[in-house]
Amino acid sequence: MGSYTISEEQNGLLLFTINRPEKRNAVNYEIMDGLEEVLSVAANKETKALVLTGAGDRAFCSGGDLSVFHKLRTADEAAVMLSRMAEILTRLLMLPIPTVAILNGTAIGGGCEIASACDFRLGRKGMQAGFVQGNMAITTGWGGGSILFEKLPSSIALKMLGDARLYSADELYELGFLDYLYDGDAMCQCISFLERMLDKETAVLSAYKQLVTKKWMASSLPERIAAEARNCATLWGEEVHHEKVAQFLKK
Ligand SMILES: CC[C@H](C(=O)O)C(=O)SCCNC(=O)CCNC(=O)[C@H](O)C(C)(C)COP(=O)(O)OP(=O)(O)OC[C@H]1O[C@@H](n2cnc3c(N)ncnc32)[C@H](O)[C@@H]1OP(=O)(O)O
Repeated sequence: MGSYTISEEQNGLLLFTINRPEKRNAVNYEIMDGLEEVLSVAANKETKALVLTGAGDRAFCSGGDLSVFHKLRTADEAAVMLSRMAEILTRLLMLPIPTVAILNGTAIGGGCEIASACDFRLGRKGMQAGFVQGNMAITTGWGGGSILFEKLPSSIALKMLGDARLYSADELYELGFLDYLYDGDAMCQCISFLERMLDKETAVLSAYKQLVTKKWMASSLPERIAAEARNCATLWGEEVHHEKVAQFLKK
């Protein structure tokens, strides 16, 4: 089995699963390939909604794969990876169909950024999530900060990003980051959450989604996401960031 799976589910749902539970579903280049693939499939087939989740019950996604990306030493080297993922999250954000992140477990750093790019976030009771990039002396670098400021009140978004701490599922729901808390069968709960939307014509859902994507385009959100990646790359190249990553890898 590869690092990800793509499956067509009932009700016209397309399901992308990060399948690296042994690495807490950390994102590597293969996962980026998979996300690019599923976004192309979702844009071209009769897909009613795209759902992202992680394999196993420990993590949705633990962000960038530090054992791979710590090899990126300079700002220029980091910018290539960060910009590619920022482009992927921009495509995910702008997809003209509903998108859902099923947070089956912990979401850390870039994992929270991926979840932010989805229209809805369903959190398993007991999960935790945190934009911990600040603890690694960098910012979000895949667009998650710019997107969070679009989706949450700026005071809440800035507190979550600046505190760089883990939040409980209940806290995340109270803050408005999670749209629904579930336990039991994740896909069953996801279909129940989407049920009334899924019986609408695709054209209706697409038209509603375009009301918000046009707003984001008008406010140059894609360009702001690209600038976020470039700014993160500058911080990435600093020695303090490399020391923080080395500490994690040594543990
Ligand atoms: C722009 C995005 C940005 C970037 O790309 O740099 C980021 O995403 S920065 C944030 C990067 N992510 C992290 O800092 C998370 C690091 N991981 C953890 O904090 C924990 O692993 C946690 C909370 C996700 C899960 O903790 P738990 O105790 O359940 O598991 P372990 O820590 O024992 O980890 C199990 C196993 O997975 C490996 N692992 C976990 N996360 C990553 C990761 N992000 N990259 C690479 N590998 C990861 C960990 O090393 C263990 O491997 P093992 O071979 O068993 O030692």
